[in-house]
Amino acid sequence: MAIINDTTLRDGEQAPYVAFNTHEKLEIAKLLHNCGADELEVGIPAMGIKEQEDIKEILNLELPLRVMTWNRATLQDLEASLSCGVQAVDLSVPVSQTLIDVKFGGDKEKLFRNLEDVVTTAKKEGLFVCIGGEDSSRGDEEFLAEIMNFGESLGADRFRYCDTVGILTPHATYEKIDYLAKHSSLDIEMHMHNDFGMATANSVAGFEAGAISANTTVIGLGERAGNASFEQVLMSLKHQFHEDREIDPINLQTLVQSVALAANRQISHNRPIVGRNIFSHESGIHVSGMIKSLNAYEAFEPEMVGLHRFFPIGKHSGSATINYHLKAFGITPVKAKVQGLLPKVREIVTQRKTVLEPNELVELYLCS
Ligand SMILES: CC(=O)SCCNC(=O)CCNC(=O)[C@H](O)C(C)(C)COP(=O)(O)OP(=O)(O)OC[C@H]1O[C@@H](n2cnc3c(N)ncnc32)[C@H](O)[C@@H]1OP(=O)(O)O
Ligand SMILES: O=C(O)CCC(=O)C(=O)O
Repeated sequence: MAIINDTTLRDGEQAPYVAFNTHEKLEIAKLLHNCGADELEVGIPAMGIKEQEDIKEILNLELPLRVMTWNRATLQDLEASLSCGVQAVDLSVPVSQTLIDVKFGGDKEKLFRNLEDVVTTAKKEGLFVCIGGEDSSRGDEEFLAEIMNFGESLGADRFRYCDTVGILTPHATYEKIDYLAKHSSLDIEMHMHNDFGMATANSVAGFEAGAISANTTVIGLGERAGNASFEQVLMSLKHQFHEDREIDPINLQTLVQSVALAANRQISHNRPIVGRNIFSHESGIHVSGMIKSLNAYEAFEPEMVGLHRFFPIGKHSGSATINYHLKAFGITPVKAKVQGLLPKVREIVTQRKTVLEPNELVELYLCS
């Protein structure tokens, strides 16, 4: 089974204009556990006392999963994490020339020295260590493999491959992860950003190429356009990779709504997995098919994610939709009358830009 390491409480909260309070963080952590997250990245202890107190409260929940903190690869940041009592850390280093220049004045040796110091210390403390390869996708693969092998020799447990500025395509992701998986035996975690809308697809491509884990955030919250979405990766693992995962639809809806509320974000109606209209079939041909077989135009059932199916009466409806709604009112539709109704429905809906309610349809039918 792949590992979902959810970072809603770290990278998710880094989304612009988002700030969670302690109560919200605790609720989100519990709901993520209920919804099947395997690991949680819950914050950045270097941010100070309040962040550290929140992390301790999350640890006090004693959720049966790995709780991790994010750190720059410095002893100071690691010290802050140790003071929280976490058992797992992500220790981040810039790995592209661009960010090595920005952060270390171009000094690659500093990267190796920092890693040696922090990984060795963290392992002495008995921690699970993930090396965060910031900006991996703009880094050179041979250099990345060298860092991974160096990290592994120090006892690191995982390497986080970061598409920090979200530039990869799924095919490029596959090729890069495939290369690294063949040149290092360190486990790989995907950390994909959504600047071109490919974060989830790239995470999935990473799994296909041999990554064992992916960072996610609920509703794809995160820096700029966000991260791979928790609910999309979760459903992909269950339905596309056929993993044996229990998904509780009520908890999933509660999680998504809670994060949206805490982040002050709207969930778009067509958002994959959780958008309220993703099971609303308006096109006549689709409804005609759905009435014959519920498999016709759905990838999975709405109940699996706590949503409902609708056949709205709109501009693209056909007679199957009209018949469906009239029958629900006990009316036996007359074919010619229904055909005559369709242009009227289109005209009304186009003019007022709202679909017809079933009772409005009945009234129109009876008056026609
Ligand atoms: C790609 C990512 O998402 S990385 C995670 C980014 N997340 C955040 O920044 C959110 C939380 N951040 C914060 O609260 C603050 O930035 C803090 C507490 C971490 C640091 O605050 P400050 O000490 O005031 O530093 P400031 O934010 O201005 O700059 C960051 C410093 O860290 C350095 N740095 C950045 N990454 C690394 C790294 N991986 N290893 C070592 N140093 C690093 C920068 O070069 C800069 O150093 P400088 O001050 O010598 O120029
Ligand atoms: O280095 C890491 O662990 C993750 C950093 C990050 O959030 C990113 O590169 O987008």
